[in-house]
Amino acid sequence: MSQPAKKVVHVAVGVVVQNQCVLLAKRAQHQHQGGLWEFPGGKVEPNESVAHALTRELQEELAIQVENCQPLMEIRHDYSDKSVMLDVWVVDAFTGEPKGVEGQPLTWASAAELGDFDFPEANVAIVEKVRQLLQG
Ligand SMILES: Nc1nc2c([nH]c(=O)n2[C@@H]2O[C@H](COP(=O)(O)OP(=O)(O)OP(=O)(O)O)[C@@H](O)[C@H]2O)c(=O)[nH]1
Ligand SMILES: [Mg+2]
Repeated sequence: MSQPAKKVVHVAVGVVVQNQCVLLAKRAQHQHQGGLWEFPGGKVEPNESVAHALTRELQEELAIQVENCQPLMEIRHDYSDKSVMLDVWVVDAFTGEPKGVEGQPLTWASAAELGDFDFPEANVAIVEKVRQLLQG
């Protein structure tokens, strides 16, 4: 018997770059993939553009205002409990000082430091691309 089609969660993900470092946030234990580090972002709402979702989520989670962003890559990943489509954008200009509005720890990581963090499985290809971006 065929399984019912799984709903794919569309996520706007921000690779926020400054001084050759990228901003990482730690997911709370109770969240999906809790305790792991992520690139800040969140779900795209119906009829919302990805750029708008990214801007809204980074305002909500980090209290920063995106001034410039461009698409980097798209990653489709099936977790055992959930399928996601990560729409990853580079944010290379913003105003405000990032803070963990929801109490989440934040850190800036250089290309050399990226290997020190545990990320969700879907992030492996993103981390590799970000490493190249920071080194370039
Ligand atoms: N923001 C973000 N989400 C990611 C990353 N990698 C990854 O697999 N995800 C997954 O993408 C989904 C969307 O994350 P989210 O931040 O909007 O949502 P959430 O379910 O944690 O909380 P929410 O419903 O309160 O927004 C989660 O299932 C999360 O595990 C990442 O680097 N950044
Ligand atoms: Mg989020």
